[in-house]
Amino acid sequence: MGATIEIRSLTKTFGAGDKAVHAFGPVDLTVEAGSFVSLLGPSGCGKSTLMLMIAGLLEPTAGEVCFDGERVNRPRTDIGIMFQDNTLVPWRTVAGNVALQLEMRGLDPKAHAGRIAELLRSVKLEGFAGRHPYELSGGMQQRAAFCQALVHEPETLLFDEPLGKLDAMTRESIRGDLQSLWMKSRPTVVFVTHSIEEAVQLSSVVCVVTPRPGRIERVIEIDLPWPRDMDVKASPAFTGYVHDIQGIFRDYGVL
Ligand SMILES: Nc1ncnc2c1ncn2[C@@H]1O[C@H](COP(=O)(O)OP(=O)(O)OP(=O)(O)O)[C@@H](O)[C@H]1O
Repeated sequence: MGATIEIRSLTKTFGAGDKAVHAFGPVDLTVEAGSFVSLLGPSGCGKSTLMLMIAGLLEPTAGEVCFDGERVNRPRTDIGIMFQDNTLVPWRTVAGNVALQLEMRGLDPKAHAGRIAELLRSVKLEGFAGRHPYELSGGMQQRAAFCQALVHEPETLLFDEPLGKLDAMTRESIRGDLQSLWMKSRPTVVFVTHSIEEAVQLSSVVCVVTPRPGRIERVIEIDLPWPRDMDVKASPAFTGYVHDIQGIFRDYGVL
């Protein structure tokens, strides 16, 4: 089970004086251990800024983030991160890229070869372990990045639009992988997306972020059965959530 993440009065302003951009906050939010929380908001509302602050990669202007009560004040290496643009290096094979995440943390990839193979198998890349990123499609590259984010068995995962650039079919298939993984080991997941349907399908909680400066105005618990398969997605309750959230964005003037 993952960590509880507490976000308190968190605010970020870039620059100062006339050029200051108030990007985000103030925001208070508790992400319960083992929950899957999506941040849904219009472009530029500060979602990526929030993710960087949670990861300890960007210093807040005010407020704080705590993992199980411990304040974040440096980059956290115990979490898994995945962005829209993957971080695969071109000179390493797929398996080598996944292993790199272990090496960077001082772990011996040989001791974890079984886990690397199992992860690649789980996303149907077992035949591509020895290939280089340029030999893979965009979807396959994101699947490899997914393995990178998971290989050190992080209990907390931060996903910033990881499926944003993928075609609809690949996206649906990786959503399934992500959901199975979450159901199996219950990490704490914070997931940024622009897709209302994706947020409702994957999340225990959807946070609606206002246009910049982003504030979390609505925290919606998604009370639908797991797994959220095609039948659940076709249910009136699922459609009801999507419709209600669309209404919120229409009121913001962004839909
Ligand atoms: N390093 C920076 N310096 C100055 N301004 C920045 C910086 N990073 C982000 N911003 C500004 O902060 C605001 C929020 O940006 P952010 O990338 O967090 O939004 P977002 O919600 O993730 O957007 P998108 O959904 O389009 O990815 C934007 O107005 C952006 O221009």
